[in-house]
Amino acid sequence: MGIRVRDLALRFHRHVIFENLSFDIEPGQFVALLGSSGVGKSSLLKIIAGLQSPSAGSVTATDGGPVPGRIAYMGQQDLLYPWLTLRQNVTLGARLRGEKPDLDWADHLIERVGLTKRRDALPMMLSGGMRQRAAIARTLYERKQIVLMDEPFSALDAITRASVQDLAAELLADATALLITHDPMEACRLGKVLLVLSGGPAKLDAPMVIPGAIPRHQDEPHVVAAQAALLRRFQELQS
Ligand SMILES: Nc1ncnc2c1ncn2[C@@H]1O[C@H](COP(=O)(O)OP(=O)(O)OP(=O)(O)O)[C@@H](O)[C@H]1O
Repeated sequence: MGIRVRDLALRFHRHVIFENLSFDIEPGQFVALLGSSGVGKSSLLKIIAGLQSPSAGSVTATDGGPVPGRIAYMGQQDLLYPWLTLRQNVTLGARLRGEKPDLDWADHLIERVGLTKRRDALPMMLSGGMRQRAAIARTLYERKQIVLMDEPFSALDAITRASVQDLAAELLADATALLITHDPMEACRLGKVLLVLSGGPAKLDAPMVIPGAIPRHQDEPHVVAAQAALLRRFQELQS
């Protein structure tokens, strides 16, 4: 199941963040969304998630169904419940739905994000990067067809970041994923398609398609070339 965005607009009084924004995300595609701070990326993601209303336009699934309810969303704030342990936070969705949590799956994910020793810790006992990894595990726990993530790896050190990126690429291989990032390398390692949002009102560049299976190695020629193209584009936008 993919996502179809049509003629989306977001305005705050006379401040137009974007308008006439239309694009498709194909089923099973991993898309990275980039753009300068304040351009409207998080707002766009929240609108797609159904957490914010657009001023105009529509978001539908390519199978004609609604998007909300079929997505996992990870915002910039980890939103871990302070009174629940890490493991209880990872399985929160199941608890909220009144289902029995799949503890084997939760423990597997907690192990893959390197937090087994912290499984029973409360969020206040975790570092910022650990909390972010817990939020990633909670997002992946859901096994949804559409996954929306807003800078999910921003608080991680380089080595942890690469390993959690690989985990996300592996577990989201069949999902439709939209990931906001400020990191060109991350976008080029994970994105099948890169979307750059720029300007005010913001517009999308023509999508940049990167060949090759993900996660790509940072030394792959496609990655190096795409990263250079992105940096050139960002320099253009600054000048
Ligand atoms: N409730 C609001 N009222 C007025 N303006 C708002 C409101 N919410 C967001 N904005 C404005 O909308 C614009 C887009 O914000 P958004 O958070 O989507 O940007 P972003 O590209 O995700 O930024 P960043 O990369 O820094 O997270 C910003 O200029 C912001 O000030």
